[in-house]
Amino acid sequence: MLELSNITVQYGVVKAVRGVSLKVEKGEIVSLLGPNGAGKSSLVSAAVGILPVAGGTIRFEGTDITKKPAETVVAMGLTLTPEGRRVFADLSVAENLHLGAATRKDRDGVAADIEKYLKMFPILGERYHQTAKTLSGGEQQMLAIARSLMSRPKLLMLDEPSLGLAPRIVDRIFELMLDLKRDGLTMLVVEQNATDALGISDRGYILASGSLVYEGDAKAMVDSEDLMEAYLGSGVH
Ligand SMILES: Nc1ncnc2c1ncn2[C@@H]1O[C@H](COP(=O)(O)OP(=O)(O)OP(=O)(O)O)[C@@H](O)[C@H]1O
Repeated sequence: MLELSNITVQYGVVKAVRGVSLKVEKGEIVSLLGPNGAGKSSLVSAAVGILPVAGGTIRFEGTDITKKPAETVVAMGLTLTPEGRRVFADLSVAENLHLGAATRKDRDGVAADIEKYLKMFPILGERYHQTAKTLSGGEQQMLAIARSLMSRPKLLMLDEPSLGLAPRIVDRIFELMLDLKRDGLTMLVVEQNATDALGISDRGYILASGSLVYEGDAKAMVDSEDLMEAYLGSGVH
């Protein structure tokens, strides 16, 4: 479904991602793991057209999207929930959700989706007319995910959805991801929380210093103590 081939991302002379290739097949959850500064956020931002690539190609459902602007990529069904729960703080929950659907023209479909996601995230229904800044961290993360879903992605990328959240909320977010997978959504999840992310994933990739150092079956990765210690020390708990 998504194929990144030999992707390089550069900030001036600094190479953040060095010739990385990865694939996500339809229906999978894939983890993208690695320590701070490994290049994970840069890679997913480049994949959705928020950052330009310095080299390589990105194909989504067979179409070359390497040079397509982010709005086109979203409209095609590839969406990123960025790191840091970026919701529009001064807008209400309702307004944030509607903005997520900005690329859609099907009003009835948008209304039906809002109803669907308020069922999935009941707290957002209770807070529907409150501004996003009055929500707790976990609630804001749920709003960020629900807003991304409003664009009707076929493939959703989530950049560190568990960052800074209490373990109970993290469990809830991973459960929701499994529900979304059952609904047919394909996902790529960037995580520092390696054990939990691999627990819901089919496959995983590990980035270190901008390069891919490992790819494999998620279960085999969790079971490999050497691997987890070598690259993901902070994620083992
Ligand atoms: N806007 C920027 N300008 C210059 N360098 C940047 C910029 N954004 C990221 N970098 C550098 O690129 C490298 C990769 O950063 P990136 O945020 O992609 O890593 P990451 O794996 O997502 O890290 P984290 O888990 O800490 O979010 C780092 O060395 C970082 O300092």
